[in-house]
Amino acid sequence: VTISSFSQLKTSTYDYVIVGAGTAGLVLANRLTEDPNVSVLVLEAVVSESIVLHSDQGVVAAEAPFLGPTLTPNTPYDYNYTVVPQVGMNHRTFAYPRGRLLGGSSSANYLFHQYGTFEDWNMLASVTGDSEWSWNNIKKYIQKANGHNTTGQFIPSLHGFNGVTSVSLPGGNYSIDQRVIAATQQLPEWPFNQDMSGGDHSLLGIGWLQSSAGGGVRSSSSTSYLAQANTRPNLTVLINATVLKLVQTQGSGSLKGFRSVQFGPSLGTVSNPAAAAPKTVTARKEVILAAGAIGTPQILKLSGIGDPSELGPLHIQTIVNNPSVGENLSDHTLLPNIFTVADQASTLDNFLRDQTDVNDAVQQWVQNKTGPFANNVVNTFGFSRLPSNAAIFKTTRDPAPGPNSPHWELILSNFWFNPGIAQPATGNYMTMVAVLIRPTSRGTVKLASNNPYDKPLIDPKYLTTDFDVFVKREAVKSIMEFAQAPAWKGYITGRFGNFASAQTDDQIDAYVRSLTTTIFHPFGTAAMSPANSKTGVTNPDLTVKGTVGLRIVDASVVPFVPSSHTQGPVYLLAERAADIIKAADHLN
Ligand SMILES: Cc1cc2nc3c(=O)[nH]c(=O)nc-3n(C[C@H](O)[C@H](O)[C@H](O)COP(=O)(O)OP(=O)(O)OC[C@H]3O[C@@H](n4cnc5c(N)ncnc54)[C@H](O)[C@@H]3O)c2cc1C
Repeated sequence: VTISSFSQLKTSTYDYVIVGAGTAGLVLANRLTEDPNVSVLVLEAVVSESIVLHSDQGVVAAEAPFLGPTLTPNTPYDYNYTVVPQVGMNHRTFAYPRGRLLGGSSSANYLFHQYGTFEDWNMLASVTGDSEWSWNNIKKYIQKANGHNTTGQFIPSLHGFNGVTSVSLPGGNYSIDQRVIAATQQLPEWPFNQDMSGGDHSLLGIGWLQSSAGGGVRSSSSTSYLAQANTRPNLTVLINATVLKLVQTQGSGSLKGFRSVQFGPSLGTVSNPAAAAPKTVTARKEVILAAGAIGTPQILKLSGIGDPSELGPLHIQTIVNNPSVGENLSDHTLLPNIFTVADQASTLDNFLRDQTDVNDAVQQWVQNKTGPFANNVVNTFGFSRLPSNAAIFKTTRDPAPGPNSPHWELILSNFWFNPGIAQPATGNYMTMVAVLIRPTSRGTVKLASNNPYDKPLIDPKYLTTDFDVFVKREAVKSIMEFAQAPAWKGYITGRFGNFASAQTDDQIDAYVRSLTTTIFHPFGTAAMSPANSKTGVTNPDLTVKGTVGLRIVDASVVPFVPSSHTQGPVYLLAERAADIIKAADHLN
């Protein structure tokens, strides 16, 4: 059951207490309560129950795939974080969205669905020393996690059909689609790729997008994993519960126990949440942090698990001295390269400018889940590698996990697609987004104060390595060449804004630094490392180093951002984590 008030809790002790009803948290909530004898409480900060289940009271923008990008930034469905001024980006600061709905970021994301590459998972196995993280072991979880309800341009043997969340191919055509596919026949460096899910299949080349949607409706961890488990008597999801910190409990030898959790009301629900008397619940077996790559290190630090040189000045007593907490933030960045296109081109720009058209499309979607808003914002995208003789490899070792994994991504949009920057009043556009997939820059999440309600200081340190700037520059050049393919003749009329004047390497770099922003994939802030390693935050079984009764299961534990969009990897990670936790429980 999902409840919104502490007073509705029947007890303060559960087998497991999960912090965060997000992407990973709800996978665990579902899997752990498959055993009717196991009780689970999920504490979640969000204040509204909408979209627990598909319902007419739901948030249309969270359910209609096309409207996903309108959910953030700076809305009630976003944590409304910003990054600190970025040294590699002309000291700019900008929005850093995180989903603030049940289902977490799976309810607020852009629905691109992939699994990373087999080389990502094999690298995870190698850096953690746990072969069970290798792709050969992980790929079976696709069958548990995902179900396809569309046939078409993909390879069925690579997918699941009876899993929990829906994945589907484009449900509508965009006017550029056939030109994009034609370009794959004209440019040897951009071959057509028959299945863009990753895993066993190479991501390189261009193909059709697969989205976490079914029947024109978003599939998130709340509409799938929670909806399936919400009526189980052994599962309680308490919303309006902002976790303030973990409380130390009895330990074991040198390991500190953290089986209690303190929480308070969420921001916006009472006038001064920090003044409310905190509540405490306790786990008989484990507390599992699933608050995401920003929330998890924040809670660890507030609980005294971190670097004493950061915690001391904030008057937080260090209980577990671990300087790795909140370090190693690894994220993808997005650069929207905008082209002007022929006046008669049927881009979506005029449609999106016309409020009557937009309202009609909303009505059509509300009535029967069809029409323009039932589809995702793009249909085609691709991935590419630097050539093996690229100059940067003289000074930087290739950070990709293997020769089948990309360095950058190309997303092809049939309109002005520039998250956070309003569309101009006139003109037809096409956007070729360049995403840096294998960054070597690493950032930090730090506390601004010891007040749990204060936003953390997020510093991804974007574009602070030569490699990252090099890849972005080569991506921009490659996109300019892509736009020269015969397929675009008579369609593309020019480059827009600063993109138009970027010619020399220095000009391209300046353009890149002036416009690049996040594509919302923070990872690695509570990274796994081998059990005997002095650095890192969790062991390969996701237990927190130096503690008992505490695990982390979310995007923060993977030490590098995967080579694809990231929700798929989080689902697979959480599925395996559920098996690890069940097996550990069995041994006790
Ligand atoms: C705008 C946006 C677009 C994206 N687009 C895509 C995409 O198209 N494809 C893709 O694959 N990935 C996309 N991603 C990334 C992907 O959604 C995430 O990598 C993934 O969902 C992260 O899962 P998680 O479980 O680690 O965290 P989350 O799903 O964010 O879950 C964290 C949960 O913890 C809760 N929480 C945090 N702090 C507290 C606290 N103190 N107390 C209680 N609860 C707390 C949050 O409310 C949330 O429910 C996007 C993300 C965003 C934000």
